Amino acid sequence: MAKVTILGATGNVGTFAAHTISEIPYVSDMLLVGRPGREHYLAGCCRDLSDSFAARGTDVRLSYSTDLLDAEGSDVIICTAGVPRRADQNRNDLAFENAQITAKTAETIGQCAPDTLLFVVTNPVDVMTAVALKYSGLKPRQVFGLGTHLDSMRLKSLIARYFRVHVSEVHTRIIGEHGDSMVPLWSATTIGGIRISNLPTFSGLPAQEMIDTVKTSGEAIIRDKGATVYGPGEAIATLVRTILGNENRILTVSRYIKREIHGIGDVCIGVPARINRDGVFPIPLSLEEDEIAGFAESVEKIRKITAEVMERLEEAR
Ligand SMILES: NC(=O)c1ccc[n+]([C@@H]2O[C@H](COP(=O)([O-])OP(=O)(O)OC[C@H]3O[C@@H](n4cnc5c(N)ncnc54)[C@H](O)[C@@H]3O)[C@@H](O)[C@H]2O)c1
Ligand SMILES: O=C(O)C[C@H](O)C(=O)O
Repeated sequence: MAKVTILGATGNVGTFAAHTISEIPYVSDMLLVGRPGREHYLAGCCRDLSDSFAARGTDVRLSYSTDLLDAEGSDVIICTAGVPRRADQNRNDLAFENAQITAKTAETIGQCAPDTLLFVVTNPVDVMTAVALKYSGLKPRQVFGLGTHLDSMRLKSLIARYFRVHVSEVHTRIIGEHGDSMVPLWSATTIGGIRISNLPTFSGLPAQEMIDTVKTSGEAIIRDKGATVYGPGEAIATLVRTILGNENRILTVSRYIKREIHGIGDVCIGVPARINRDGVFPIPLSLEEDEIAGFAESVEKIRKITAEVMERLEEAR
């Protein structure tokens, strides 16, 4: 059985993630961590969630704290702490502000929970994963971000609708930045195990329109309802279930890569990875020419932003 800790637990994503994670059968303890001053809100969240556990028949020990040191002994720590963007902002606009929060948090986690897996959700997620890796001092297999998993799910849903098939029949991936330079892997997209390009209706597929929709999904949802919650919350639970169930599923998450993909790397970015109780392990891949070029561009973009953020963090210390 496992202890899961959620940071930023008073926020939109943190609160809903607590609900989705509580459904995972391997979770015995859940700790909600918020900022000092938010004790009443945290207590209210715990009571409300406990009611839902009773109604559902879930047996999870739930507690809250404003002291991150209580995360000691966690198997997985999920970091949703930080500012979200407004609809008129790019995720990268949040980089330095959230890096300061993530660096401080990661340092404490490295000291109090050296064996944990640290799961970063805070945006820009690829850059925050690099910050968390550096400042926690944890091993690369222990630190990962939500990356392009949610983007891959968004594309999967659009493809299922276009081909009028059940969403579970579609396998697809987006790699690279969780942002404008993301790269869809049409070469790795199948329906019912059949490569998508071998299907008769493939020629009419509005591929560019679909990827543009995925790129602007977060922004559109934020404009309409203020925050993306259900998509990220379920995506977070999928990853936690994969870890705690030692499932060895291949999901597309942000992870430090050296040069596993066509020699491109030295950055934290969305890549397919095998995920189990020991952490996250990137899968070496063979891509098509245009996919390699797109990925290389995305890596360069994230490497530059990451380097700038790291430099500013060091200056600010
Ligand atoms: N990677 C993804 O796919 C994805 C999806 C959704 C949201 N996000 C990101 O997750 C983060 C949280 O989003 P949200 O909608 O829940 O935001 P929110 O404003 O509802 O919640 C933010 C949480 O962070 C905490 N927080 C803010 N500043 C802090 C600080 N200085 N120190 C400690 N804690 C602090 C708040 O108290 C709150 O609990 C944002 O950065 C958002 O962009 C990422
Ligand atoms: O778009 C955002 O800012 C939130 C998140 O990254 C998302 O894609 O839902």
